[in-house]
Amino acid sequence: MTRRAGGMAEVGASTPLYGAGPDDEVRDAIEGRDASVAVYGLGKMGLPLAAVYAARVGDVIGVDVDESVVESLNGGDCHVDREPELPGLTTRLVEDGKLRATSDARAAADAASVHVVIVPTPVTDAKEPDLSVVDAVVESVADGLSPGDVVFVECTVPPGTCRDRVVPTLVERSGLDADEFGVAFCPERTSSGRAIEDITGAYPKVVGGVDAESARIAEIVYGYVTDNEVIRASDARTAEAVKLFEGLYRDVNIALANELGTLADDLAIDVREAIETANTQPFCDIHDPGPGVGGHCIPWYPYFVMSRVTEPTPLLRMAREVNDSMPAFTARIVERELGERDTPMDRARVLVLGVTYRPGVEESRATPAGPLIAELNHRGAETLASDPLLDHDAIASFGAEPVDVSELVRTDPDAVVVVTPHEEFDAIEWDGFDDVLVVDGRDSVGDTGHRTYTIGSGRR
Ligand SMILES: NC(=O)c1ccc[n+]([C@@H]2O[C@H](COP(=O)([O-])OP(=O)(O)OC[C@H]3O[C@@H](n4cnc5c(N)ncnc54)[C@H](O)[C@@H]3O)[C@@H](O)[C@H]2O)c1
Ligand SMILES: CC(=O)N[C@@H]1[C@@H](OP(=O)(O)OP(=O)(O)OC[C@H]2O[C@@H](n3ccc(=O)[nH]c3=O)[C@H](O)[C@@H]2O)O[C@H](CO)[C@@H](O)[C@@H]1O
Repeated sequence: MTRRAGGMAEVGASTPLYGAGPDDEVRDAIEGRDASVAVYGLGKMGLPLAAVYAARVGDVIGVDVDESVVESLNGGDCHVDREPELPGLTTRLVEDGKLRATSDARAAADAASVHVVIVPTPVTDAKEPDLSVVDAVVESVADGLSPGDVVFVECTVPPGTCRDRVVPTLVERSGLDADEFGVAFCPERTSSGRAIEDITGAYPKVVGGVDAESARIAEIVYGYVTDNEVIRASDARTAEAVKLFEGLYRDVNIALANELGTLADDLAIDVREAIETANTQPFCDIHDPGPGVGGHCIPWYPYFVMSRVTEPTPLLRMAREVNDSMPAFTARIVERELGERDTPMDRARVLVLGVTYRPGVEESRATPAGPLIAELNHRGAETLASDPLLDHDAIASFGAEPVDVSELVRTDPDAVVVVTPHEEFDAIEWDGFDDVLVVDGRDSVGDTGHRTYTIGSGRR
């Protein structure tokens, strides 16, 4: 079988895998670097994934719509920060000709026989999964799809997406029959800050095929690309649910921690201590209370399930309500604690530390800092914010006056609220503040010498 003419690589360059023969022949094709891989989406997850594939398979074409990402990668640079190993690995792979980037998805699809999709899957304002980017990529893949190709979807999608959305699009647009190519869901079980470690095998890789042959090929490919075991789920829909269930467990668990955390004053205990102690036996693993749950994973995944089922999901909904209530709870604590010091909110300057959703990650989608700042402003405070990973415009877009980390003490706030404890905040000289209230959302600041209220622990 030959590639469609006009592909990036010469015709016939990439070996088809789906239906290509016994396991050892498929493995030989992968190990022999005869199968080109296209990775669509070169972001926080896609670039590390493309690098791991390139290091193992030897021929990866990264695709991104952001020309600056494409230029950066082709220049051997790494645009994703704070990922150990990634900058050096990226430079070496580009220099060795194993990894290159393009914004031409069609050309990449023509050249590759393995297509890995890892683009954003956000939720709309109406809390519906937005699969428009996945659709666009799948259409490009279809335009370059050849018999024997395989498509691995790694970005999180609602259950049923691969079988009921991806396959029909590929069939209709490519003109191929569904039994001429493979589709599998192979979820990205990776966290920013440890992506290479996670991708190469911190946990088992899960794969689920729309048919047995798709699952077989996925199992062989990921058995070669990762160092850990590969778990073959019954089908793609099950694998899609596995990824979501991981996130739903985390959202519900954090909601329990948050609800317990709001009881610290009522119970007159340090709830964080009680949780830590309760967790000393193996049947308890309560997570940490905080000012809210952010990012483009955990707060969004519940809607991928709720939007696809008819049965009521009261626990998922309630967990979202509890977690989304924490910014307002935190603002109430600020108002109450300042009120005890005769500082009304309409005369208060409140400094928020950390706007991204978690430390060290330049991602502010669904960050709890947003609604917290809105609540503080609504209660009349003059709100300032600082985040070493965001520029002033990004911080100002949340409704707070941006402050550089080096200028914190000079803002002379009445209260400081820690939402996201970036490591840069460890250097804060708290004795430079004049009698400030500290509200510590993440139990991160230790003894500042100032009156401190820790979410989940109460007053210190
Ligand atoms: N970030 C995480 O912690 C994490 C963890 C596990 C799974 N995931 C999943 O991976 C997906 C991607 O996450 P991420 O953190 O890499 O996102 P990201 O926003 O960091 O990167 C997305 C990249 O895709 C590119 N892109 C957008 N549209 C495109 C298109 N049509 N074709 C090609 N590229 C396109 C963007 O330019 C960007 O570079 C998420 O939606 C999520 O489902 C993320
Ligand atoms: C592969 C994948 O998808 N990986 C995801 C990724 O998730 P993520 O990058 O979105 O980060 P999370 O750590 O889940 O945090 C989300 C928000 O919840 C807040 N939070 C967290 C814990 C807690 O006890 N209390 C909290 O309040 C935190 O501040 C932040 O705002 O890594 C997690 C492992 O780290 C995985 O489990 C998760 O599947």
